[in-house]
Amino acid sequence: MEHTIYKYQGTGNDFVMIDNRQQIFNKKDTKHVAFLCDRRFGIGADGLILLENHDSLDFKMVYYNADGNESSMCGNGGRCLVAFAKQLGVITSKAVFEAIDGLHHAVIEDGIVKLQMLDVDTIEKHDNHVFLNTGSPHHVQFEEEITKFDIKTKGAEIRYGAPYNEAGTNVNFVKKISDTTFQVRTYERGVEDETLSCGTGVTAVALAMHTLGETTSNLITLNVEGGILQVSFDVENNSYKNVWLIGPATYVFKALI
Ligand SMILES: N[C@@H](CCC[C@H](N)C(=O)O)C(=O)O
Repeated sequence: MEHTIYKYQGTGNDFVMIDNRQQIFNKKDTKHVAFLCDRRFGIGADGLILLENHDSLDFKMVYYNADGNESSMCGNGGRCLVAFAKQLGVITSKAVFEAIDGLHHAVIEDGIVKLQMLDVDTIEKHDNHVFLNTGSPHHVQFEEEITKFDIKTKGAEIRYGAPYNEAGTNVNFVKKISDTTFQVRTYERGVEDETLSCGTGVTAVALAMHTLGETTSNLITLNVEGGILQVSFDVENNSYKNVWLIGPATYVFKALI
């Protein structure tokens, strides 16, 4: 069956978007999702997102990784979906929607989408890394030589290694630039490669850096390969609340496939 697909990107994390309010998309066809995301045989994307109706909220988000499997929360995808909902006329400037990790509030203004992320109250500090869940699981570790580091090889070793094993994790390598700015490169589970940006990843990095005392600011700038994102948050009783991921979400093209 033919679909109208829309392509969006958020700091280079790119997505195929489909308006599935009429339930036209076969959600069980993993191979078709992987084909649409394939950069040589399909459209090419880090993930595919369905916009669906919701009984009481503005819409529902269903997210698949490029490997075709439905996965946990995608922060950049959520921001792009808000821009897509605006393009479809589903929302104007504010949204409340449901994703796999719960309810999200969002605001869109001049192409910048602010997306409220999950509250985080558990952050594991290990000898050489931090692990936390910001809607998706994230391993965070420092890497001074971040520019020439082999993210794909080193990221895959951590993603498939103990304690994560097959279920895996996303892996973020971080370099401190200043008290409020960090450079991040991310290996993404389900893409099984480096992506140019990861929204739940930079959120994890911002909270990890604050927890480790690398910053005292509650507004962090994250330089990623595809641009710049910001994360703001409040800290209450060792818990991170009112966490917002902020950055551009851009329409690329529309096609019939
Ligand atoms: N690109 C995403 C993260 C998507 C989910 C991830 N690949 C996983 O399966 O855990 C983001 O922007 O957060």
